[in-house]
Amino acid sequence: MTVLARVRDLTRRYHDTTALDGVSLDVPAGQVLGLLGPNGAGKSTLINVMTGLLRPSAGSVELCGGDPRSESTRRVIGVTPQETGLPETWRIAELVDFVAAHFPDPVDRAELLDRFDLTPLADRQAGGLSGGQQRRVAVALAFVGRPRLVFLDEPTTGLDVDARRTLWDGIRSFHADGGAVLLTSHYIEEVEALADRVVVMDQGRIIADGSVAEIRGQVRLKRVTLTDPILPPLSGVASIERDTDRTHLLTNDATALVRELVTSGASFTDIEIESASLEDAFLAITGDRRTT
Ligand SMILES: Nc1ncnc2c1ncn2[C@@H]1O[C@H](COP(=O)(O)OP(=O)(O)OP(=O)(O)O)[C@@H](O)[C@H]1O
Repeated sequence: MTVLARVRDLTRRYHDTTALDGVSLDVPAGQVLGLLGPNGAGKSTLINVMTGLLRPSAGSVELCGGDPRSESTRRVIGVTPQETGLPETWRIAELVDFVAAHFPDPVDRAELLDRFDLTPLADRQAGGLSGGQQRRVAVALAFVGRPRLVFLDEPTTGLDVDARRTLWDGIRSFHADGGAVLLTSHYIEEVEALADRVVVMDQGRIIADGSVAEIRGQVRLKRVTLTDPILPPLSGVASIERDTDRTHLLTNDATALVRELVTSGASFTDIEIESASLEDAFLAITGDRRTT
């Protein structure tokens, strides 16, 4: 297995805040790794240190066998930080050509624009595009240099559903060609849709690392959904959520919960039992730590 990014015992402090606290992580070639965690967990700091934008307080980062700050390393990675500013008067085609000029074997401009559904915007000035359109351009630019590894910090924040799906398709086609991606997201369904592996961070540390299925399995939550329930007090319910006409009970033991519902004479219709989503699992993992 070729390791593209090797992070060892990484610590980063801002004055008295420890944003990263001894993080170690390998990103192999060809993997899409989704980084999840609540606000302030350290995700952006990790990306910024890994891509050489910030210096670590302690620990080390190796990208494609080199220093993230060296020019030769920067040619084989692509980065879209959380905040990007495009030069307002530049046309999108000019921007792509400008970025392409920094790489030895860039993607053909028409191919890149097509892959990210940006062809209709090619002659538009960046400053005249909507926030979502600018975001799509900023993400597409990370792929211009045929990188081996791309870092995307919340790539689809602010995008509507169609634009998000178009971006996902672009990321998937890069992955299908063997590219590796490390992405952060607040959209759990984005990580479920794209990632081979999920790393969950909280308070500057990695608290879970596995496949989507493994992260779900780590908490073994089941979601029991009922219509119109009148519920007595129940043991073994981790949380209760209500939407317009359904009530969702999260539990580690669905069999015991259903038995309890039936024997207690609770009133309900239309019961459904399913595995918890990654979001449920993620909340359970971070929540558990907070209460210990
Ligand atoms: N420039 C800075 N100066 C001081 N503290 C900072 C700075 N940047 C980040 N922090 C702190 O470091 C911690 C980690 O922040 P970071 O932005 O890496 O988290 P995050 O997981 O990316 O959050 P979000 O999901 O909100 O983007 C937070 O406590 C944050 O307040």
